[in-house]
This record gives sequence, structure tokens and C-alpha cells, in this order.
Amino acid sequence: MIDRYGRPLEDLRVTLTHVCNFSCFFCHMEGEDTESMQGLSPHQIGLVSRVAVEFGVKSVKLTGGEPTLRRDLPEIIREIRTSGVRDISMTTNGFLLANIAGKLKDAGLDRINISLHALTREKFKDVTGVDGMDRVIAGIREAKNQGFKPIKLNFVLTKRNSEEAKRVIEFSEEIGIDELHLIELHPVGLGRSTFSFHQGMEELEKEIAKIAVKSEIREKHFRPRYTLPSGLVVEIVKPYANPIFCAGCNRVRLTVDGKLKTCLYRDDKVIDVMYALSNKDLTLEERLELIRHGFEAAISIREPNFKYMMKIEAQQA
Ligand SMILES: Nc1nc2c(ncn2[C@@H]2O[C@H](COP(=O)(O)OP(=O)(O)OP(=O)(O)O)[C@@H](O)[C@H]2O)c(=O)[nH]1
Ligand SMILES: C[S@@+](CC[C@H](N)C(=O)[O-])C[C@H]1O[C@@H](n2cnc3c(N)ncnc32)[C@H](O)[C@@H]1O
Ligand code: SF4
Ligand code: SF4
Repeated sequence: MIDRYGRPLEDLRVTLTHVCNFSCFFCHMEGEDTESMQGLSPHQIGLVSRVAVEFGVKSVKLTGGEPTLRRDLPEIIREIRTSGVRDISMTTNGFLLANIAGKLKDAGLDRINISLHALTREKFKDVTGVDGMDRVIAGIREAKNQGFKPIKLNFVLTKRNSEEAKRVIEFSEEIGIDELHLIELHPVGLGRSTFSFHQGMEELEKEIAKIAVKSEIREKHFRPRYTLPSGLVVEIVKPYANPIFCAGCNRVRLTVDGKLKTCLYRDDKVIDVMYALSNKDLTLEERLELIRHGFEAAISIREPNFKYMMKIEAQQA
């Protein structure tokens, strides 16, 4: 379904928990500011996915907090699978991945994005608060062994880790990662108070563009993508104050406390469907119908956060 700005709804981003085993200095926590930590049950997430599919959603992204901390993660994936979504992916810090990648594959997870913000041990700890680089690398390797494809790495560029970017690119090439997201710091959550570490991406993007053998624009967020001679695809994720990025936004978020949140940056553009998910007196059909109303309302209030403002002068007679 298309919103007032001509943008289709195709993707549901689900926050599974606010709990995390890392403490990255910039964490945006998906723009959610709530006391709730644990998130919805597999059944509740499955119900929302089922309705989302009716509205045109084709893909679901699992995020958090740290999604791998949910012991019922395989069950969540199976519930989403039965809703008819075509592409189920997860973004993770990778710390627990080596132990569970196989179970997630069996449950029906299609692909994984793993955050890797440094490749020197001290710098990794400085960014994430945890001395966990080796375990994350083991998680990346196990995801590859299990046959997840594509595997993407996420690198948030900041003044504190900018010298790590080249190492992460080289590592990605060496071990045969499919795609690397180079991400600009967003001023959301902790990123608001640590935005002084924001580092422009322009120079790095120019260097990458110079050596790329192919460049293209992805439909999602109109993100630029460059294929390096090694075959690694580097995607530039620059959402801040970028109307083009928002013009290509195709997603709605499901928060830990059962709200349809229409934008990472906005707490006012939110529709609460918790009543439909939690009231025990409702029949299944009543629940689904209420969630449908929730999606209709969410689509009607969706808007790009960053927009071009046009000033139209009245014509002089
Ligand atoms: N502002 C903004 N940032 C986003 C949005 N979606 C993802 N991001 C940011 O993009 C970075 C990468 O996000 P991922 O969770 O890897 O997912 P993705 O890039 O959306 O998805 P795929 O490439 O399809 O796997 C993170 O820093 C996200 O916060 C969005 O809709 N708006
Ligand atoms: C909020 S995390 C949740 C998933 C998981 N815990 C992880 O870190 O991969 C989702 C993605 O957003 C990125 N991220 C977090 N805070 C950010 C910020 N302020 N600006 C840009 N990206 C950010 C993370 O690096 C990660 O790739
Ligand atoms: S970015 Fe991810 S790993 Fe880092 S603190 Fe936030 S939720 Fe945890
Ligand atoms: S409207 Fe823009 S800022 Fe908001 S979620 Fe979509 S891309 Fe992100």
C-alpha cells in the first residue's frame, strides 16, 4: 500500500528486545524510548506479520537491543515464516551467533547483518564496551559456514573508529563477505549526546567510488552501492538530513511494546496495537481486524522525516 508521499510499504522492522550484552556509545535503540524491555511474544509478532503481508510487506527485519538474547528466537522466526513473508533477516552484534546460527537457519532465517565497528581489540572494546571482537568474528565465520547469503557487515563510521574502516573493508574482502554497510552516525538515542563524534562519509565514499568497477542505486532508501574489484559490495547508508533516503523509505517498525512506529526519528507518528495483541476477550478475527485498522492508520500518517521544502511564491498580476 502506498502512503501520501507515494512510498510503498514493503518492510517491517521488529524490535525484539531492548536488552543488550553490548553498550555501544552511539546506540540508537531503534528510536524507542520506553520502559518495556522484553518485547512481544512469538504469537503476537506472527499476528502483526500476517496483517503486514496483507498490506504488501515482503520482508521482515529482526533487531533490538540484541535479538539473539531472545531464547525463543527460532520460534519467532517460525511464526513469521508462516505469515507468508518472503525475506526474513536479522541484524545482530554477532556475540552469540556462533552457537545459534545453525538453529536460526533451521527455523527459516534467510540472512544476517552483523555489526563490526573495529578490527583492533582495544578499539572494538572502546566502541562496544565489551572485549568481544574474537567472538564476533567467530559468529561471522559460522554464519558463512551455515550458508546464510547474503551476509552483510555493518560499520558505523565515527571519529572514534574512522581508522578502522579500511581494515573492515579488507577483512570483508578476505573472508568473502557479500556486502558491507558503511553507516553514518544518526543523532537518535545515545547518538544524540554523542553526535560530536559524527564523521562525514564524503571522502571515504569518493575513494571507494574511484576504485569501484560498478556503481548503482538501491531501491531501498536510494542508497548508493559500489562493487569493488574483489566483488565486495559497499553500500553507503547516509540517512541524516537526507530527503532522498527518506523518499525511498519503505518500512514501518513494530516496537517492543506493541506500537507501529512509522519513523526512526518520530515518537509522535505511532499507532498502538497492543490492545489488539493483549486483550484476552478478543477472538482471533477481532484481533486481526484491529491490527488491520492499525496498519491503515499508520500508512495514513507515514511521512518522510526529511523532506524538500518548496517555497511557492504567489504570482504577481
Ligand atoms: N534513518 C534510518 N536509518 C535506517 C533505516 N533503516 C535502517 N537504518 C540504519 O541503517 C543501518 C543498517 O541497518 P540494518 O539493520 O543493517 O538494515 P538495513 O540496511 O535496513 O537492511 P538490509 O540491507 O536490507 O539488510 C543502521 O544503522 C540502521 O539504523 C531507516 O528506515 N531510517
Ligand atoms: C540498534 S542495532 C540492533 C541490532 C544489534 N544489536 C546490532 O548492534 O547489530 C541496529 C544497527 O544500528 C546500528 N546503530 C546503532 N546506533 C546507531 C547510530 N546512532 N547511528 C547509526 N547506526 C547505529 C548498529 O550498529 C546496528 O548495525
Ligand atoms: S548498537 Fe546493537 S549491540 Fe550496540 S548497544 Fe545498541 S543494541 Fe547493543
Ligand atoms: S522516514 Fe527517513 S528517517 Fe524516518 S525511518 Fe524512514 S528513512 Fe528513516
